[in-house]
Amino acid sequence: MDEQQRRVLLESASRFPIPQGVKLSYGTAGFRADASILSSTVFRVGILAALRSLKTQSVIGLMITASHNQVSDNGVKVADPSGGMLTQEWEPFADALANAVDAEHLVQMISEFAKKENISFGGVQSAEVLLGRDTRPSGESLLEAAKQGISSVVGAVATDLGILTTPQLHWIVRSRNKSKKSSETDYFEQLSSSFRCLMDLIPREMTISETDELIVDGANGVGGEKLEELKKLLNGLVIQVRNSGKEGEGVLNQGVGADFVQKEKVVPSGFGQNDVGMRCASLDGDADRLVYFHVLSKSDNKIELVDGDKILSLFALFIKEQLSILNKKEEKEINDDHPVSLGIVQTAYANGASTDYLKQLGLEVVFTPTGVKYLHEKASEYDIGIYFEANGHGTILFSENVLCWLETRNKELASTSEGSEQQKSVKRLLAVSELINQAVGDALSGVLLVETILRHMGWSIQRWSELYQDLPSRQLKVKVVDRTAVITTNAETEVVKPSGLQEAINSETAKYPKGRSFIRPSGTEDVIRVYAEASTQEAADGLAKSVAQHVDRFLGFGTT
Ligand SMILES: CC(=O)N[C@H]1[C@@H](OP(=O)(O)O)O[C@H](CO)[C@@H](O)[C@@H]1O
Ligand SMILES: [Mg+2]
Repeated sequence: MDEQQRRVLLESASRFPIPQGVKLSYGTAGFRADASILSSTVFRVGILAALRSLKTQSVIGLMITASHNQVSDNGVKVADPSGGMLTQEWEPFADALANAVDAEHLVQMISEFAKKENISFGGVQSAEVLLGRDTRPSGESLLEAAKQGISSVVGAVATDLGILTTPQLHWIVRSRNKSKKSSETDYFEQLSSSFRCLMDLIPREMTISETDELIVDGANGVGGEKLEELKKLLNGLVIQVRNSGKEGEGVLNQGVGADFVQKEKVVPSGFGQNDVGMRCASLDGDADRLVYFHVLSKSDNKIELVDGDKILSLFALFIKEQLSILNKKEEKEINDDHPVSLGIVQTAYANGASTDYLKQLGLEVVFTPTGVKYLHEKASEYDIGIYFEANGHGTILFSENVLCWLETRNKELASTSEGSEQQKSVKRLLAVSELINQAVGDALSGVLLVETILRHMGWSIQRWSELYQDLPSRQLKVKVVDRTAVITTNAETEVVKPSGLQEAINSETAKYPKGRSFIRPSGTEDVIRVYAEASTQEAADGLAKSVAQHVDRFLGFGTT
C-alpha cells in the first residue's frame, strides 16, 4: 500500500469511529444491528467490497438491508461475482475489519490482508461496487457511508442503483459479470418473458378462470413496490398487492410479511374475513423470502400456512415430472448417458413431514446448517439443485452442463419432433432456469413460478397445501448471557457445548411421539433459537418450552 492510499484510508476512516462496547459479526446474512450504530460497519464493508472487486476483477454488490427485522434495524451484506453470498473465506476478515478499534488498526489490517491476498492498490486495475438498499429510512445515510468506504480505495467506483430488492441486486451483479443484460428493466423483462413462455406451455385443459386472483402481502417493504412494476408486464395473472409500503399503509415488517406469517401463523394486517379461502402470499422486507397462505378465519386469526418446504415440494414435483417426460422409454436415445442429478437441500428447520414426503417421491434430500450460503453451495453440486429454508428463502440452481444439454436437446427436438411432449418439457425447464433467480432466493420470481406450476397442475392453494400434513411445530427464542457458548454439529441438530445440554434435550424429546427438537445460536439476533416438532400442537409447544427452560438453566441469566 503506498503512502497516498494509506493517507486517504486513514483520513476517511477517522470520520467513522466504531461504536463502543459492541462486537459485530458477519453472521448468517451479513452484519445487522440497530441502524444508529452501523455507519462505521457499512463504511468498512464498502472498503471490503472494493477489495473484493480488485481481487476478483469483477463487479461486486453491496446491499443495505435488515430484511425481516424491525424498521429501526439495518444491515449490510456483500454479493460475490457469481451473484451469490460473499465467500465464507473472507468472513473472518469482514469481522476483523468491522471490529478494528481505530483508523490506524484498520489500515494496518487492510494492508496485511491485501498483501496476503495479492491485491495491489492504485494499479491499472479498477474496482466497481454496485449499491442497493431497501426502503428503510436509515438506508440513505448508510449508503453514503458505503460510498465513502468504496471511494477510499483508490481506483474503486461506487455505482448507486437506488432502492432494490436484495435478489435484484444479486441478479444484476451476476448478469453484469456474465456480460449479459443487467439493468433492472432487463430483470423485469427476463422474468416476465420466461413467465409468458411457461404460461404458453400450460396444457390447455388446465386453464383457470380469469377471476382467479392472487393477493400479495408486500410486508410494507420494497417487494410490494417492485411487484407493482412487474405486474404491468404480466398477462394472465391478476395480482393485488397489499401492505405495499405506500404512505400510511403501515410499518415495515410490523404484523406483516413472510417472517411474521411463517413464525406466528396468524392473519397479517391488511387481510380480513373477505379474503377467506383466497390464495395469498407474503414477501419479507427485502423480498428474498416467500410464503403462501390462505385465511381460515379472521375472527380466530387462523391461517393455513404453505411454507418454504411446500414451495420446495411443488418445485421438486414439477422438475421431476419434466425430467421424467424427457426420460420416457420410447425416446430411447435420450438421456441414457446423461442422467440428470436432482438434489434437494433443506435445513433442520424443514418440517419433518416435508422431508418424508420428498424422500417418498424418491428424491435425494440433504441437510446443511442454517443460512442460504450453505444451502446454495450444496445445491450447486447437482445438475439441478433445489434448496429452500422453511421460512421461504430458496431457489433452483441449474448447472452449466445441464443447461447446455437442454439447449442441445431443444435444437434436436425442434428438427425431429416439434411440438412433442419432450420438447415442451425441455422448453419448460429452460424457461424455469430463466425465470428463477439463480443468484439467490427471490420472492418475485418465486411467485411467478409457483403461479405457473399451480396452473400447470390445475391446483388450488388448498389442493397444494394437502400434498402432506405439516407436523405441528413451535419456535422459541431464549435470551442468554453469551450465545457463542453454544457449539453445534451435524447440520446444527446436536449440541456439543455446553456439555450435558444435548442429553437434557434428548430426554425431553423422548417423552413425545414424533418428537424432534434442536437449539442453535441465531446468526442474526442475540438469542438462542429453540425448535420443536411433535404429533400435536400442545406437545410441540410443551417440548419447545421445556427445552427452552434447559437452555435458560445452562446459559441464561439464572432466572429459572
Ligand atoms: C430460523 C430462521 O428462520 N432463521 C433465519 C435467520 O437466521 P438465524 O441465524 O436463525 O437468525 O435469518 C437468516 C437470514 O435471513 C435466514 O437465512 C435463517 O433461515
Ligand atoms: Mg430477507
